[in-house]
Amino acid sequence: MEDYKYLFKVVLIGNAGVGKTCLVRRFTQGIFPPGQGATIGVDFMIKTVDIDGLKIKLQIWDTAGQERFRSITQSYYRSAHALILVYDVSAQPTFDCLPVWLREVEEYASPKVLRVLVGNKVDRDDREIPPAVGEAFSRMNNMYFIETSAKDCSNVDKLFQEIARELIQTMRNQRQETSQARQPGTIARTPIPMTGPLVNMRQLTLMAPPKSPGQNPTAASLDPPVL
Ligand SMILES: Nc1nc2c(ncn2[C@@H]2O[C@H](COP(=O)(O)OP(=O)(O)OP(=O)(O)O)[C@@H](O)[C@H]2O)c(=O)[nH]1
Repeated sequence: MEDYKYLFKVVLIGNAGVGKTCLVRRFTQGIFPPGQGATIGVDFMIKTVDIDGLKIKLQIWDTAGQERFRSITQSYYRSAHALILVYDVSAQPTFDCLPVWLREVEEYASPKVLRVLVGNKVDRDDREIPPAVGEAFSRMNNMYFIETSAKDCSNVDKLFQEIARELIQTMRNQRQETSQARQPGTIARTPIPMTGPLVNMRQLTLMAPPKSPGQNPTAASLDPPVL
């Protein structure tokens, strides 16, 4: 049996053609596939990563961006620990659709899911969405934010590793809360189910995240992407 400490489910969503499949394949297989065809329905890949000596298995679900698959793909939101919402920094319409995607997330995903906004294709020289615009959107919607390129590898490993790191931290916080609730003299609270999504959302910005007392250091450890 494969040895791992945690298994986390990560689901990628976003318009057709923004590069979801390429991000997954870059991360899991280290390639940028030539002539990548559109995803039909849902596909998934697995990669085990080492985070500070812990083996973490990431089950990564790549969903089709095309509207006609929407009812299939929505059914995968519910069990996600993290949702990655991808747009293409060189295609304004993919950014304009983000509110529609977020409404779906509100409707179908757990309110505790870790939500990450990704601006992909930063290698292109015809950018239409400045980093600050993506960042402002993520701030307004309480999401992490990072820019990537599946083509030249920028920030791809970092995206998935930091998601794993954040999910581990949330798992630890959850365990701590549960054990504190069991201490004599404390009021027991209903524990959050271990199988469900686990994360309180925090903000990652392109700039250094604001430091406030008690802020989780793992959130701050996501450095700004190099643009
Ligand atoms: N320049 C550049 N092109 C990219 C990048 N990522 C993906 N592409 C290209 O964008 C196109 C679409 O990529 P996919 O990964 O299939 O997009 P998708 O979001 O999975 O699309 P659907 O499966 O239809 O939802 C392909 O032609 C890729 O080669 C990137 O980082 N940079």
